[in-house]
Amino acid sequence: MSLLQVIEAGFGYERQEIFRKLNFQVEKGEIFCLLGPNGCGKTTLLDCILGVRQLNAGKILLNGQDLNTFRSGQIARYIAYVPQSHERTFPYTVMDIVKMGRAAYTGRFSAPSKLDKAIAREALEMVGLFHLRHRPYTQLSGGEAQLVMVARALAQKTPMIIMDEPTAHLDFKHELEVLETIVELVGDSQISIIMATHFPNHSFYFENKKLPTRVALMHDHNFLELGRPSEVIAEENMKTLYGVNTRLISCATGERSELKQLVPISTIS
Ligand SMILES: Nc1ncnc2c1ncn2[C@@H]1O[C@H](COP(=O)(O)OP(=O)(O)OP(=O)(O)O)[C@@H](O)[C@H]1O
Repeated sequence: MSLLQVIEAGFGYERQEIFRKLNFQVEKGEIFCLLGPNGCGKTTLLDCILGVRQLNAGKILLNGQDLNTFRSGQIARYIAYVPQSHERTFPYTVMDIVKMGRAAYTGRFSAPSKLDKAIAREALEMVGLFHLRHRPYTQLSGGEAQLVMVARALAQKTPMIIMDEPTAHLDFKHELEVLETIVELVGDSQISIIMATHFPNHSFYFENKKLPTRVALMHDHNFLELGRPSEVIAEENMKTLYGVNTRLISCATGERSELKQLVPISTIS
């Protein structure tokens, strides 16, 4: 049984249809990348999977159970969420924010146990920010704050993590660190990741690490294609999806290891 099954799913806002008759599933230990231009509906689809928005048609099964039958808060035991951006209104410490990932188990107003604290500590260590644990979250840079969101999701200890453009604010090194953390998680713990991203090369990175990776190209209210990165991230598809001319190149990263990369050349007017 797949961890997540999306069946004939449709959603629209009052004046705009976003997607219709979407079908896909996500397996345990798989990375599922969602690619598509601004406004095509990636965040909306993620919101439907998180139970934040209700489908207009079709259904979503989480661990075989219809998402509509989950009690409030129960989804948080299966899916953790790393948002695109996070309002930083209150000066909670970094450690407090990460401990909030444990709320699915402790209840929102109960004190975290010793185990919860240890899990939060381990999550912060994994993203390399343990040294910032006492800092107010409001004082972090955009990139540091994003990594804290990743740590909070890790602390939630769910079989699936949904990430909405997790590297959006990150510098060159931190971007790679998030990708490495994902590789570690999927490889060691068999966590499943659904990730909306604007970077087709991220999926090549995961494929190069030999992780089960699939990419869905969101276009025209459905998927233009769904498959392995090397099958789907093709120059012709990038023209249709983004209106951009690209070249696919490949560079050696070691003996018998090649990393494919998509290079943008020009926009199509
Ligand atoms: N609450 C809302 N009410 C009405 N329309 C909305 C709402 N939220 C988003 N939209 C519209 O739905 C469309 C899809 O938005 P969504 O945020 O899902 O796209 P996206 O693919 O995640 O975009 P981006 O890559 O820019 O983050 C957009 O046209 C957006 O303006």
